[in-house]
Amino acid sequence: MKPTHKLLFVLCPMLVLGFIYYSSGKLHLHVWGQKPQVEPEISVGRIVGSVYDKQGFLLQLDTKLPLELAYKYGNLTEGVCKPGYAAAKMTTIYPKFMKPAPMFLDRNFKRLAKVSNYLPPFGFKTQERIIDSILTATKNYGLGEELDSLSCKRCIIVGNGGILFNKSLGSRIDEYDIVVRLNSAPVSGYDKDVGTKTTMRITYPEGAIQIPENYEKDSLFVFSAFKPLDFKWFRQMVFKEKLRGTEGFWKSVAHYVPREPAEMRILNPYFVQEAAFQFIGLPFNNGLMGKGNIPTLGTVAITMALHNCDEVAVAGFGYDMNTPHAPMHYYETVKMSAIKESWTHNIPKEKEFLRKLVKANVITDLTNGI
Ligand SMILES: CC(=O)N[C@H]1[C@H]([C@H](O)[C@H](O)CO)O[C@](OP(=O)(O)OC[C@H]2O[C@@H](n3ccc(N)nc3=O)[C@H](O)[C@@H]2O)(C(=O)O)C[C@@H]1O
Ligand SMILES: CC(=O)N[C@@H]1[C@@H](O)[C@H](O[C@@H]2O[C@H](CO)[C@H](O)[C@H](O)[C@H]2O)[C@@H](CO)O[C@H]1O
Repeated sequence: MKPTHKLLFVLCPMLVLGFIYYSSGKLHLHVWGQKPQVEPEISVGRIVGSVYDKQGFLLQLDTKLPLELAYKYGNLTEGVCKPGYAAAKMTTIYPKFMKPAPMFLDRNFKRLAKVSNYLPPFGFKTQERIIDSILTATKNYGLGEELDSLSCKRCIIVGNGGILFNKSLGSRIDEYDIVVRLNSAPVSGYDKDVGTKTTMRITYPEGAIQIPENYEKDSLFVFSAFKPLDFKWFRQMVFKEKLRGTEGFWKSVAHYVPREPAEMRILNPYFVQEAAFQFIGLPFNNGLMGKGNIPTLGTVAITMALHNCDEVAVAGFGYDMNTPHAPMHYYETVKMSAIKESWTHNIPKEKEFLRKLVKANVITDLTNGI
């Protein structure tokens, strides 16, 4: 072969590959139906960066399904659970989304690289031994056989917002496979509005129900840790030990949790980390809990559901600063304005994130408060 032929032989495939690479970038933008926008101050990447915001979410959100998802889900009957739907929609608006992240810590928790180097609430560093001993007692690390084996899971996160009151959504909430409740939100006496089913209740020492009789039967007690002391408290609850000293808590805490160890779980702290730093964009503060860098528990629960449920709905969400005198919760008279005192949360920024999920139909908001 002549040297010029050799050169052509090498150059041609390179040109073809170059062309494919270039046009696939173009094609990608067309498939999502986006017109590239020039937003230099919020651009993050080189080619596609200009259509994403600082957090990495698509700037132009709409409810339309991209072509390949329309093909996958378009023919399913209305109301049938769509496998992988929430994660697929999330990926279209937030391409960095990586689905695998277990709900709860299990015996292999030390292999969870993203959380092993952060202190609570963003990880479990320094708490490995106590977690090991707790997990030895709980022995169960999933939702239970029946729910774990479902091929498609529809989840609802019931927030504690006053907006739930008198909406008669109880029976709709009960239709979900997994009903997540938070802190000490009551069920009994409020069934008409909030339903009767509780798959799990996620909470921390100061948020947990304090009257043992108020715990519903057949639900998982899911512990979310915010500080090292919380792990000590949880170990005492799991082992049914007498609570020694309540110093260090910011409010009175439960002394007894009427659940068997097999019904207790530790929430993967990755959801606090991801919600705070990736999704909402709260201050990193060297990876430590600080002013305004804690997502509310409801947003942590939604983050967990995006990774572990096929469809995600919410109800009872919304801090509305325009109605400061409206009740903050569906079960008590504390006013909405009380949330302004919070130094841990950034409600406006968190709302911005939740709005993106609702706008793009990643989650369905039954009470339209987001
Ligand atoms: C004074 C205070 O710290 N209040 C916090 C209380 C308090 O700790 C517990 O009730 C226990 O006493 O807990 C919080 O949350 P709380 O227990 O009120 O509510 C659970 C979740 O529902 C969503 N929510 C609630 C009310 C409302 N009007 N709109 C909403 O969207 C939120 O996502 C919320 O997380 C918490 O842990 O996040 C958030 C609150 O900021
Ligand atoms: C280190 C510590 O205990 N800090 C407390 C915060 O956790 C607590 O915030 C509260 O922290 C909770 C977790 O422990 C929840 O995130 C809750 O939404 C949030 O309001 C505030 C309440 O005013 O008091 C501080 O002393």
